[in-house]
Amino acid sequence: MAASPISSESPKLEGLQKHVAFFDLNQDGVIYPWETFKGLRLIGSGVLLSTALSFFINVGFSQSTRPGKFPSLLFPIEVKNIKLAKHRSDTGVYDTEGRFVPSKFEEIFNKHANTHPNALTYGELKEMTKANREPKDLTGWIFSLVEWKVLYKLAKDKNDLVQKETIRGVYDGSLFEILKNEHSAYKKK
Ligand code: HEM
Ligand SMILES: [Ca+2]
Repeated sequence: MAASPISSESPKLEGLQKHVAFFDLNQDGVIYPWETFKGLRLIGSGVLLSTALSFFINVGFSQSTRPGKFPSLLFPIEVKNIKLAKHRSDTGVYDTEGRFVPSKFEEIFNKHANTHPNALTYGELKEMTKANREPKDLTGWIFSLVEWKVLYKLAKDKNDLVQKETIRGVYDGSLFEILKNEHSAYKKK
């Protein structure tokens, strides 16, 4: 039987692997910077932001996902090892094994959704990243800030809120398929 392809729908993938599977465009288990770039373009990110992010993500995460391997200037990210790219100053919704932790997900809204119970405003998102900031962790905090700011830019609703269901879709990877479909429908108009 042929090996089953890696995709965000595969039940065998843990949460964080599902988060990144969308960007492995040819589904060979490795994400190169040009795949990150193309994936970002597909979900509606502009050329400049996609260029900056693909550099930032692949340079930042490549080596930690390739333990024991010689660094590669092609900056590949290995999907199966993505949990090793976890940084500090995050929400803790992915545990150290990259699994989704429902109670931590709920905690985001219990602690920070002060204006709407099921959504976050820009100010609340910023406040959350500040609250999650750990001492002496500039790098992790910057990664978190960028993750949440980009999410806001690409996925806020018409009232400038990031809905709880949108955030759930970040963690299980389904948001990227939705954004891709929305973006291709928008382009056809
Ligand atoms: C538009 C695209 C993307 C957005 C909006 C995004 C956003 C996010 C958000 C909001 C989190 C949760 C952070 C937290 O729980 O505090 C996250 C986690 C993460 N993302 Fe992304 N992401 C994107 C693409 C990618 C790509 C392409 C990769 C790598 C190939 C990646 C790797 C990670 C990793 C490793 C984490 C875990 C961080 C941790 O828990 O320490 N993301 N991302
Ligand atoms: Ca690939």
